This record gives sequence, C-alpha cells and structure tokens, in this order.
Amino acid sequence: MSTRTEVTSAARIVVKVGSSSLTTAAGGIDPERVRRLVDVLAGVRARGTEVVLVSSGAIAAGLAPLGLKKRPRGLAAQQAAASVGQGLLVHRYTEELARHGLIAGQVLLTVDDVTRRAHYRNAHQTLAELLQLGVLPVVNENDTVATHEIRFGDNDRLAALVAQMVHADLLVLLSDVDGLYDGHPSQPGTRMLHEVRGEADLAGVQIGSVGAAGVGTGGMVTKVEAARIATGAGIPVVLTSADNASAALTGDAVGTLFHATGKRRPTRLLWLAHATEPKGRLLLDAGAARAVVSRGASLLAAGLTGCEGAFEAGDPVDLVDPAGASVARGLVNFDASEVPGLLGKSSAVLLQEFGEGYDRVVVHRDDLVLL
Ligand SMILES: Nc1ncnc2c1ncn2[C@@H]1O[C@H](COP(=O)(O)OP(=O)(O)O)[C@@H](O)[C@H]1O
Ligand SMILES: N[C@@H](CCC(=O)OP(=O)(O)O)C(=O)O
Repeated sequence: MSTRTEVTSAARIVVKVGSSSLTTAAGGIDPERVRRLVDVLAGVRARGTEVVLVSSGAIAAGLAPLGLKKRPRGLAAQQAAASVGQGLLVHRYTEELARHGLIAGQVLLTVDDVTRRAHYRNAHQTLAELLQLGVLPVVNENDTVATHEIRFGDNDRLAALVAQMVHADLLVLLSDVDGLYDGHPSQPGTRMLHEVRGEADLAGVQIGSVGAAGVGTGGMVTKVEAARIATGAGIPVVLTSADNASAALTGDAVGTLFHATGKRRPTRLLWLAHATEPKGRLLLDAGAARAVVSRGASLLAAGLTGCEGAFEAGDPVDLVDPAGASVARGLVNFDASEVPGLLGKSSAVLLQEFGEGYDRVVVHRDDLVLL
C-alpha cells in the first residue's frame, strides 16, 4: 500500500472523533474505544507530531448516568447530558493519556469563539500555548451554553475551523464508516471514493445524514462540509473509521483523502461564508459594492443606502449591491436601530454628529468575506 506524504510529513494534526466511534452498542462511552484511540494518538506524539483532538461524545457519555436510553431531542436535555458527560469524557482522556505520560487540556468552544475577532484571538492563543507546553488539547463544543442559534451542533465543522486556527497540516475525521461512499453505505453496490480532488469528484455522490448508531449528528453532510472548509484553506483531510485510526495516522492509504484545493485563509471568514445565518442585510450603493468586491475595502456608512433585519453589533449580515445580489458577508459594527442615522454620512460627519466611536467602519475588511 502506498504511503500518504500528507500524513507522514504533517507536523501538526487535528484528529476529530465522532460520538458513534466512542460509544457502546448499549449507549454510553466505551472506555476500551477511548483507550485504543489514545494509544494511537500517543504513537503519533511519540514520533514528534503535535496532535489536537476534537472529541464528540459528551452527550452520549451523559446518557447512562441520567438514566436516558437515547440522545434526547430537546436542547435543554442535551445540554444537561453534555454537562454530565463532558466531565466524564475528559476524565477518561486524562487517565488514558497519563498512561503515556501525556497531559490532556480541555478546550470548550462556541461559535462565537471562531467568529468574533477578540474571542478568536483568545482561543487561538490558548491552543497555541497548550501545544507549546506539550499538552494534548481535547476540544469539544461548549454544549451547555450553546443555544440553537449559536450552535455548530456537530463537531465536524468545528474540527475544520480548529485545524485552521492552529495551522494544522492535516485534519483526520474518524467516524463509524471507513470512508466516503458514492451512496449510503447500507445500500448494496455503493463504492468508496479513495480520493477527492475537488467538487467535480463529489458530483453524483449521495451524501446522507446520520448513521445507523443514531448517536452522531450531521452524518456525512457535515463531514464533507468540514472537508470543503479545510481543503479550501489548504489543509488535506483523511476521512475514515476509528478502527482505521492507526493505519490512517501512519500514512496508509485507507479511507478517503480529500486533497487541499485552496490556499490558507483566516478561519473566521470561512465560517462566515459557509455556515453562518445572516441576521440582516446592508444595502450598498454601487460605489461601495465595487469598493468591497474589487478592492477588499471596509464598508463605510457613506456607501450605505439602507438595511433590513433586526441585527445587533457583532452579528453576521449580508452586504447587498444595488441589483439585490448578496456580494459579501460580514460582522456588522452597529445595531440595526443605529443604521438609519448613519446612512450616506462620511466618517467626519458621524464623528461630529454622534461623537467618538461612531466614525468606525460599518463592516471592517478583516471581518468580511466575499460570496
Ligand atoms: N455517502 C456516504 N458515505 C459514507 N457514509 C455515509 C454516506 N451517507 C451517509 N452516511 C452515514 O454517515 C454516518 C456517519 O455520520 P455520524 O453518524 O454523524 O458519525 P459521527 O458520530 O462519526 O460524526 C455513517 O455511519 C453513514 O451511515
Ligand atoms: N458536542 C456534542 C457533539 C455532537 C455530535 O454528536 O457530533 P458527532 O458525533 O461528531 O456527529 C457532544 O459532545 O455530544
């Protein structure tokens, strides 16, 4: 079998493991599966490669202690299960990593942590420091505080964003299925794709949701989306089963390899483009639309003709050209109620009329992504 240099040459790898790969048939965390995974990760560390683990399983781990038979539907119950389960999950990782002389560091992230500039910087710095100290970060979504609106809901995309945040050289997605198939793997005659070089290879592939175990979320849809985000940012992705973890991480050609398709771009922006629901629309005049699209300029109030929606400062909004096309998405610096007072005014006028702070740009170029 050929060896994948994308794997063997990677100095930093993000590994994501899904709930379905950590649970027993009866539900709850399977300590054996955690142990086997940690043994593999310790092997990767032993050859000098840094590892960040993104682990699902908090909700699954909380089911048994709460006497629940299956993943609850309601958000509050899921949050409660995650609250109970996350501690147990990280405890398992801490114990297993300690057998190899390694230290686990829990990192719980919300959508805000990868979209808002200040939060993003914090998360980035924390992860960088943990890696510097030789700690193995164990990341999960902060399920207990995430609401429907500000929730990834799945860890696949979170893992892709973490991979970019830590400038990983490779993302490995471990699931209960050994690769991406051209149809749902339960259907006879479906075949595994060994390599995906771009969108063309995905044409005609039936990408289904949740697997048979019923503990995961998102199924293949979110994994392919995660692969798009990572590869579009220059990071190759290997998708395979947790049982293949050892082979995948030593570079064997198992599962599906998604080749890098793009150059690295800032994480938050990819998230904005791919997964954020805009909370409103800013209407731009022709000059502003041109400046944003062709020159990568920040959006100034002078180029605004109106707005729609009930957004607050910091929310994602679409920037719409005079023809009604959404040309960009960005994080707005004003509440919707403030915008009418700003329309068409230069920064100097705003400063004069409203004082300090109102001369700021409406959407900063660093918080903008073209659609
Ligand atoms: N085209 C496909 N190729 C492979 N698996 C698929 C496909 N379509 C749907 N699936 C399902 O996606 C499941 C994996 O997703 P999920 O259950 O969310 O796992 P995880 O907990 O690892 O995130 C597989 O078990 C499989 O049944
Ligand atoms: N944050 C959640 C993960 C959600 C989930 O089930 O994700 P996944 O199994 O990766 O599809 C948890 O820890 O239970």
